Amino acid sequence: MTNNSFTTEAEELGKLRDEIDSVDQQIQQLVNQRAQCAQKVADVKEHFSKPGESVVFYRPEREAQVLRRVMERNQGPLPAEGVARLFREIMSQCLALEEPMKIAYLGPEGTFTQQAALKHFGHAVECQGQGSIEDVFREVEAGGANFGVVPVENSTEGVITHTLDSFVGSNLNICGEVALRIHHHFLLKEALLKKGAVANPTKVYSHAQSLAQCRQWLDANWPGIERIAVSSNAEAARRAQEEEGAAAIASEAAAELYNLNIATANIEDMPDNTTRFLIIGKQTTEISGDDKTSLLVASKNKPGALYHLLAPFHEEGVSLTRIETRPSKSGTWNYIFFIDLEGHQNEEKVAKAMALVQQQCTDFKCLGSYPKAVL
Ligand SMILES: C=C(O[C@@H]1C=C(C(=O)O)C=C[C@H]1O)C(=O)O
Repeated sequence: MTNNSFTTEAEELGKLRDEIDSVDQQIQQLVNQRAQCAQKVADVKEHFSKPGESVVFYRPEREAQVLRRVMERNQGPLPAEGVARLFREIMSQCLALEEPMKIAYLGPEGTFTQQAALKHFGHAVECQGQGSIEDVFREVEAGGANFGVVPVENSTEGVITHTLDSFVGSNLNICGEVALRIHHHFLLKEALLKKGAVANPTKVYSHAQSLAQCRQWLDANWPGIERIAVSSNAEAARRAQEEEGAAAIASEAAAELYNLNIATANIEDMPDNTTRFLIIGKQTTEISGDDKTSLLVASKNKPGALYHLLAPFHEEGVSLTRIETRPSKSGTWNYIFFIDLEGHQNEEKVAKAMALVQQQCTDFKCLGSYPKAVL
């Protein structure tokens, strides 16, 4: 590159690096100033709390607003989402000063649910891997964790029924959602890679959902391989490391954790393969300005039941984003519908539609209103 105003390379770089050092110093000072404000927020919350009342430090609606504003005002050259991710981490550190948070997730370590937990809360939280979706619910209900993270639907494979069913018997609220692009990789031990065709793996471990999301790729590339479903992709990676002749389909995080090689990357059949996760907790969330509400309603199996159930949403102009049907396990709940809608339960038209729906059904539960995923 030529530029007449440049002196020597060393001198130009020296000046720029001095400037970067000075900017870094200011950023650091400002970030700590922000953290002091967050500490004062905690003091104010404590001061005004009623005796015996537990203070709510984490405010998902406020965090969503902060992140949305960061993205709106961003002028570049950094991309808006990249800057929002930095602010996600800054807020995570600030909140940890107010209250160190424990997050239960569907483990073990290295699962996509753990990635979703960190994407949503940032890295200044203590993540606790649980053995099952039910255990995540139990841990949050018992107070061992402040919040839980569970998968709820995948764009290729559909709904995760375990999660929906867990809400039926639980008093927990949905406090947020996270969407994660899911990339699956075909993982092998180094030894298997080196031996090549002779030592081809005879079996592949993965979670049933992931096997399904890579079905066509497996049919085309490893038609004879035995496909074995296990409890998680991390467990699949662990087995591929321990057992002879075994491969795994799992994430990059699992590959790193269990020291496996990515033999083929991004083998998911759908290029936009995305999983949506829910944040569950005991607290309710206020209006953020761009929210969703999830309902669980049950109705008798009679003609036109679903039509009548949904009519109030149409009449009040409330958009539905998803509806899932599950068979009821008890006699009273013949059909259970999980309904996601746009808006917050404290907004007038949503409240009105919900009240009308409640009159139509045999059972009704609002699982929570929460900010739409920002990142
Ligand atoms: C500072 C607050 O508490 C927490 C920390 C936030 C932050 O760092 O911006 C935002 C919301 C809360 O989760 C607050 O309530 O404003």
